[in-house]
Amino acid sequence: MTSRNVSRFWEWGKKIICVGRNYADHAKELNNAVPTEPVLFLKTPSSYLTEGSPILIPKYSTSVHHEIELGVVIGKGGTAIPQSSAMQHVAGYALCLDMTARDVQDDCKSKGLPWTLAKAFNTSCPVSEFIPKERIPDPGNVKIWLKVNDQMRQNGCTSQMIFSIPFLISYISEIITLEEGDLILTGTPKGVSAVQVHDELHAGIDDVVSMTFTVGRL
Ligand SMILES: O=C(O)/C=C/C(=O)CC(=O)C(=O)O
Ligand SMILES: [Mg+2]
Repeated sequence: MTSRNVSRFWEWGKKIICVGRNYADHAKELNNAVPTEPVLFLKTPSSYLTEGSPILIPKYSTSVHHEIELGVVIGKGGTAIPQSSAMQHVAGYALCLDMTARDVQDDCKSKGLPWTLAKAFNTSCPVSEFIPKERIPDPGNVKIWLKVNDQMRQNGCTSQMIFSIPFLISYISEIITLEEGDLILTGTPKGVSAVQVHDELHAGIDDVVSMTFTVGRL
């Protein structure tokens, strides 16, 4: 069997598990209560997008928002992983965008429907290159930022997360077995807003990674 390299995790077709409302300032900007337990939802492997291809606004939305997030790439699978050993299951990280059709999400919320159309459309998960674990020694204190057409829109720090990465790995793996190549999106800080066709989204973690995506429409 040919061995696969987890640094190209987006080609593996594994799970994308997303955490929502994990920053109090973002929960508040959308008038949501600060959660007492993680809010989880999924994206599909066809959501993945790497630099060089555009984010495509789906036909059914007129308000797709950017959400910059730190992604955690799982290197060793497990079920019911204790918090104390959770970081041993991490291979590395990626800077990610949780592109969200906010108008559709609001409609789903008002009808009590799942968020799949809002969160899991093709190209809704742009990712940076893989960041080996050693390059981020303290993932609980990393500044993540996003500019749209050179204007800073999101500028947060993972220290603001309500639920830490070890807690999330432990919590999620109690419910969903984690596998090598899975990605966990850890939630977005405040500053989300709608993107327009031809916008340029530039995001980074200083001295670690940056990425640029343009916006198009289906
Ligand atoms: O409840 C809402 O109105 C919106 C929630 C989200 O989109 C949650 C996230 O994806 C996030 O906080 O990153
Ligand atoms: Mg999000």
